[in-house]
Amino acid sequence: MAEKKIGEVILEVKNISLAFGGVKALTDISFDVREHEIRAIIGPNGAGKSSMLNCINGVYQPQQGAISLRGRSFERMNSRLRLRTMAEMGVARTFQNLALFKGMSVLDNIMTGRNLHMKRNLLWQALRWGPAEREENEQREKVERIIDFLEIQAFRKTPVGRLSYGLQKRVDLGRALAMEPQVLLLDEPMAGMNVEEKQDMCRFILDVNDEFGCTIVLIEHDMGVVMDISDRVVVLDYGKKIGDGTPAEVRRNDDVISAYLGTSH
Ligand SMILES: Nc1ncnc2c1ncn2[C@@H]1O[C@H](COP(=O)(O)OP(=O)(O)OP(=O)(O)O)[C@@H](O)[C@H]1O
Repeated sequence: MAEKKIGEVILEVKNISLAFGGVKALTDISFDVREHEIRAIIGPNGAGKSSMLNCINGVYQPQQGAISLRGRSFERMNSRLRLRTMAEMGVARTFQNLALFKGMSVLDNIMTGRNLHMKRNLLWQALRWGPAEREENEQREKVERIIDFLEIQAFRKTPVGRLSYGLQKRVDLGRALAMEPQVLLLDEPMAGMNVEEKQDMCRFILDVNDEFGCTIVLIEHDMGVVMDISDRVVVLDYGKKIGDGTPAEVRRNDDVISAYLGTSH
């Protein structure tokens, strides 16, 4: 296999602190993400992983620190503008508690990820006429390619609510891919899956990274599954960074070992 090319820093997290009332969710967290790498953020329950992802994504505004994407910082923007700018700059995410439309088909759910790329307004789309029809056909072709890539052709017309949890997670990944992201944020992509489903998801994450060229930031509390696929790993515990490095470096970090031995994971 050709050696992977890791590029320049694309995302920078600098001295982030976030508190909810008296609860310190994150304290002075800094790390960076390089183009084309798979960067995992791991840690036991309550370590601050989701809070960190929500800061990166623009959902939460940290009280201190700054996050920049390709050198652009977001702290002066209100949350709506921040979320929109992030999406326009190619950041997409999946959700731990799936945010899919259960009654809609796999195809239509993945189509929702194309909205940002649709030029015609809703009226044109509703009429499905002329340029709007052409555009919808083009968008559908892109979605069909994602469906093929994720090997879910057999379920394209199936309402998502009828699929197994593992397949629903795959559809959620498809919806995020439909946004043509440069940076893909994955929120516990393997949570609730059996061993076989986890292996499939690992393979898809590696392929997305390789074939779509996406930079991937993923959070997970199961240390084992991410170690094999990540280029570098940040470890959080009680809102603090206790480790940062390659999987091999993190594995022999004493603080990381004791944080994990001290929990049920
Ligand atoms: N919206 C919120 N309001 C109040 N406290 C919160 C909120 N979100 C998170 N917290 C607290 O912040 C801390 C970090 O939580 P967070 O969900 O980020 O951790 P996590 O590592 O993602 O945990 P898990 O693996 O269980 O999902 C916890 O003490 C949590 O109770």
